[in-house]
Amino acid sequence: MSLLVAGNSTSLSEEELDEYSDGTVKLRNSNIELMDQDILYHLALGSESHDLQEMFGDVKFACMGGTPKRMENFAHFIMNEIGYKLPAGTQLQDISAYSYRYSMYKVGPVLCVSHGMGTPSVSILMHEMIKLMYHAKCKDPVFIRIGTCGGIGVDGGTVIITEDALDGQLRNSHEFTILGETIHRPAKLDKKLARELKSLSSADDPYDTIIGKTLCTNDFYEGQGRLDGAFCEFSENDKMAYLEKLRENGVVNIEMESTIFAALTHHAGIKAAVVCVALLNRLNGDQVNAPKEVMHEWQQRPQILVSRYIRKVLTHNGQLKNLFGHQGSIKSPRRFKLVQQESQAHE
Ligand SMILES: O=P(O)(O)O[C@@H]1C[C@H](O)[C@@H](CO)O1
Ligand SMILES: O=c1cc[nH]c(=O)[nH]1
Repeated sequence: MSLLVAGNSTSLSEEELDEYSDGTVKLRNSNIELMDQDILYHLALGSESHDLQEMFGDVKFACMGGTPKRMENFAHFIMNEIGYKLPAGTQLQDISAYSYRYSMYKVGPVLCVSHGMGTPSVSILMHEMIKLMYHAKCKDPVFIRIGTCGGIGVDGGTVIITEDALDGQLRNSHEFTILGETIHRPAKLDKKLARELKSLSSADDPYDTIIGKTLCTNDFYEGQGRLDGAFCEFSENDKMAYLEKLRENGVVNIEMESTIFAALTHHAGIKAAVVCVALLNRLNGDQVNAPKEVMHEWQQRPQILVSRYIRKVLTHNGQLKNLFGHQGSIKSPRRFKLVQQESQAHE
């Protein structure tokens, strides 16, 4: 359930809990209701120009990841996984194409959206995605980031589910500067959802899926202790000591979006998870140098896990059958490859 109220109040009375128990996303910003229209500029959508409830009211899962291509691939993959059929003669369209910022694909109850790199890009998207959920009156939407990362002591190809998102100073919060003031919001993800995702990994998967802490940085190079940026004013020993310190604190991966993603979803009362694949083990180096095809296959791994979760929820709700007329079948990673090839052949 989403526990959100207009204005700034954070604690809910019994009556408010009843009032808000319908699962729809409420905004903590009373200004929005007073506006004639709300333009979701970076999504190329608006509350007056589009019937957002009609277009998005059935959304249950908003899956986000860095690149437009990854999210387009995921849209094709999940379409097959849930047996969703597009109307005859139609194909998936990038709903936000004319924003020239983010890409968005809708496959029944699943939205697949690119978020770009780093906090500012994700922050803008999250504001507009949360408002989209509100305008569309979506019930209990779940947000999942499907990303890539650097591993700490784990092999490339390992799938990592974030337990806690930590900032550069190992705080489980995200720092905002608002009107010149610094505030922190807890970077909390849904622990139950993380465990559920972990339970959907299979002993037959030819790779490990683990849960651990994720460090979120504002930079890929110096910010992640790399020696190979345009600048580097620390030694290899300093770098290794830092990575070891991270490891001692339970950090298993480093990426650039988890704290803002966790902080804004938590502030909005939206259940969220972060699932990334490691592209390298940072204890062994800095360069991302795995072959392209290998990295392509690795990036499918978080998508496979998330698709198992989506299928499980839809099956549990009886929605796979009701929405799409048949149950579909659980596909293996091999099948995923074929689906990807089919979708690429259509590009
Ligand atoms: O979702 P992606 O793969 O974009 O996440 C990580 C963090 C940065 O955005 C980017 C750096 O290569 O990859
Ligand atoms: O090392 C890495 C790899 C992917 N993404 C990151 O942020 N860091």
